[in-house]
Amino acid sequence: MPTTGLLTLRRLSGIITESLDTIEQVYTHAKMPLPSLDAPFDPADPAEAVRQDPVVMTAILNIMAATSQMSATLCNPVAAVVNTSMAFHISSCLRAASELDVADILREVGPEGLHVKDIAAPSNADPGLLARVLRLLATHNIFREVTPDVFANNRLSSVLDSKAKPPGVLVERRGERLIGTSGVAAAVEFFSDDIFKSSAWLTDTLLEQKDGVLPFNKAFGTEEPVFVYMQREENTYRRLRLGIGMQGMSQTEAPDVIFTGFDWGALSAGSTLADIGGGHGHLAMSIAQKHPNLRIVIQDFERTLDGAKILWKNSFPTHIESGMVEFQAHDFFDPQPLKNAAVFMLRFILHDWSDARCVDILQNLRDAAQPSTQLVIIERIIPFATGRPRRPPLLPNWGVGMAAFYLYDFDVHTILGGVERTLGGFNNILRRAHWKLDCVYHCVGSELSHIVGVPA
Ligand SMILES: C[S@@+](CC[C@H](N)C(=O)[O-])C[C@H]1O[C@@H](n2cnc3c(N)ncnc32)[C@H](O)[C@@H]1O
Repeated sequence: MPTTGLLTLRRLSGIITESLDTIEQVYTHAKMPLPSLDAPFDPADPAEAVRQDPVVMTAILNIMAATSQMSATLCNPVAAVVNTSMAFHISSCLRAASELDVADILREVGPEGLHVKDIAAPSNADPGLLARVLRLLATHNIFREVTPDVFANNRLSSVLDSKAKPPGVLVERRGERLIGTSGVAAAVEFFSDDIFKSSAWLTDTLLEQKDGVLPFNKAFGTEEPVFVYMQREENTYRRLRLGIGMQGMSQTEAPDVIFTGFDWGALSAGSTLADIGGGHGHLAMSIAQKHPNLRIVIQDFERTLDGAKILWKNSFPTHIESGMVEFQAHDFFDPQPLKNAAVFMLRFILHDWSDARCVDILQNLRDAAQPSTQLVIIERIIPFATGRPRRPPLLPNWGVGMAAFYLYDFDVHTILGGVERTLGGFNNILRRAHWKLDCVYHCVGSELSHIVGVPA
């Protein structure tokens, strides 16, 4: 007679087998092989699109949740918790590998790999230490140690490859190394540098609460809010990295996911889409490339807009030449100057701020809105970790399968005092700023939802 613990493990094992069967059926039907962990990731490979099939995505979530629950049940609990307390070394090593451009260097050599002495040479890094960095990462399936001290890219490590410039250029002109890249390395370096350093102070600020003092302020020895600090001349590289990193975060999702929610095509020709706190305006650019008759206004701080101008000049110059995009320096806590917007779009803005500050932002937009203006908020809607599991005995929120929701919650807390919200949380701030929640699109293939508001 199996014990309850074993019964649970058997049920988890059943979920894994059933989910694998589902994945196999979908790939077989599509006549595509499942991409290998040993080969570099190629977003253009049609087999990658199969992973976006909702049936496959659910099966993957089931497997991620079930395998981590199995490990947690079976492993030495003391070792598991102690190891987790050292997980920050993975972030440190990831940043080191990214900043030393290891994935770019390994691109050319293919599956044979390269000895760590040659990987370390362009940056003059200590090969012995770099081997230990890469070995820790390889142990977590990022890079592959082919033979002792010889490393190759694999599916996970290859996403750090800028694919933009040869490695020599990356080392010699560090200030420019992220320009023109997919932004994934920029995102990884922002998280494992700015956010990681801030996060180390979480407990200190919990134990000794002071108004306006966030983990970020302790870590960087400044009283300024992060976005003010980022505008300083000496923080040009950090600011550029954040802007490019925001673009990189889009790579965690299917390329066309922005078109699976709000219907941008329903806006009439010549309508103005205002990207509020738009950063480099990469998302507005994707929308305008598909709907070039839309007029785009990107609002952000002047210095952040410098990065936007580089991106648009390089990637979509015709919209600049035709005067269909405007880069407007504007602080969203000031009255909104744009009175004719069809849409105010806010992506990754409200989660940066407290409820009171969000109400100020939304009220400024409401004061400038026409009766027909729509508000499109693009963010994660955070699920509670309780409730009835969709697949018992899995955790109700799919555990590690949904980890990003709870990780980003701490990103925004540690540097900004922000918070990821439930749908009720969004409804509350909208109501207080005299907007009415009109509808919500949960985009297929995306963790982000489009929350649409109209003037109340
Ligand atoms: C998390 S980023 C999101 C950028 C962009 N919406 C995206 O999704 O990639 C937040 C943006 O808000 C901008 N921002 C912060 N405070 C602002 C303010 N008071 N007025 C205008 N923009 C601001 C930052 O410069 C940054 O570009």
